[in-house]
Amino acid sequence: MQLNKIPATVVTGFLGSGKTTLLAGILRQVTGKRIAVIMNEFGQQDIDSEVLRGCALDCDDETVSGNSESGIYELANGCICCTVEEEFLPVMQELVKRRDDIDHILIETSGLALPKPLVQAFKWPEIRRHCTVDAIITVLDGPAVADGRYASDVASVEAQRLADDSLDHDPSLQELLDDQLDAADLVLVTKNDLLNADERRRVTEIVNNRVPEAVRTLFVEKDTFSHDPAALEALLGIGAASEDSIDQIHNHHDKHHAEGAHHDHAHDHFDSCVITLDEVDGEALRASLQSLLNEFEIYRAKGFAALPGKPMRQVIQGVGQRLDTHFDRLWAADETRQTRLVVIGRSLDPAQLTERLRGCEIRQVA
Ligand SMILES: Nc1nc2c(ncn2[C@@H]2O[C@H](COP(=O)(O)OP(=O)(O)OP(=O)(O)O)[C@@H](O)[C@H]2O)c(=O)[nH]1
Repeated sequence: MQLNKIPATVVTGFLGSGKTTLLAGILRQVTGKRIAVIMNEFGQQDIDSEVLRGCALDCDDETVSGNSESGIYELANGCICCTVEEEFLPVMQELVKRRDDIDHILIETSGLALPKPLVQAFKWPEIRRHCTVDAIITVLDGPAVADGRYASDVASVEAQRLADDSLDHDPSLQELLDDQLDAADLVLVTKNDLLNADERRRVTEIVNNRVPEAVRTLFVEKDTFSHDPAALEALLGIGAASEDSIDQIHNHHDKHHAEGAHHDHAHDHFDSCVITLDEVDGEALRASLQSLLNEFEIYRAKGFAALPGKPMRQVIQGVGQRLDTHFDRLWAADETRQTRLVVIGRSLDPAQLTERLRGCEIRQVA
């Protein structure tokens, strides 16, 4: 740990891998630390920070430190790696000013962000003087990796292209995974509860092929850290000073630039849309969403549903073809009871998706 510098933990990982769940777990479990949280989403709506705010209400008052009511700063205007100067820097300047009130900074990047440009910002003198990157934690969705959804177990994309021209997964996703893993000081494989021993072995092999031996890999699930406070303490005290070594990481994105190729990174190939509906029939919404997840190239669907007669808000979480729902909090008296979903994927037609989901709305009888 670098004395007198505020440690910042950067949490990166693909869409739906479990970054917000990890942050929520940390905020719930940590005691005696005042934490400022910076969140960045790819979609135009801050679903994650709203989910986290629900959790922050449960946290010790002293844990989440910020100027906003909840202490959570949102960077919503695009992927953090492309808006470092306009979005990230001003928030960091504010946090530096408030440094006497902050013990740790947690940063969740969007699922499509490259961590490198963000970590490089910690080399700028005004940030470097007061903050250091404690660690880059790369979160991997265990079942998705075991399924080979983003990458196979061949280490290099090039070797794989030679071996198999008929890739059934997308090379830009594999490059994103490589770039997020290349930067990792620690790899957390999430959703361990959904993995069997064979799948765990497969994921270990894939990760070991990509990260140096010094980088530890831990398999975790939602409540791992609540059973193990020492592990949580260790998670926030890695002391890697990642900004010192980040320039040495040469990722796919840099390579394409060096080759002079006009190559944008993964988020340029993704669409996101927001769908707003009235109150909906919960079962109908679930069935319609599930069929959309099966039919379209949707990587992520998330948001909130308003169900008639239910005083609580329902959280909708779709990752790949998996759909989960739960109720998180009461609708506030001054809040419009509305259903709001963000969908992220490729070649999406928002009008078509909205039309399909409109059928789930409960028509108000005048
Ligand atoms: N079964 C299981 N589900 C998990 C676990 N961790 C996360 N999830 C679920 O995975 C879904 C996505 O989790 P999030 O934490 O929102 O993922 P994220 O990486 O923040 O997602 P984006 O910010 O949209 O990229 C949610 O439904 C979580 O409840 C886990 O350990 N086990």
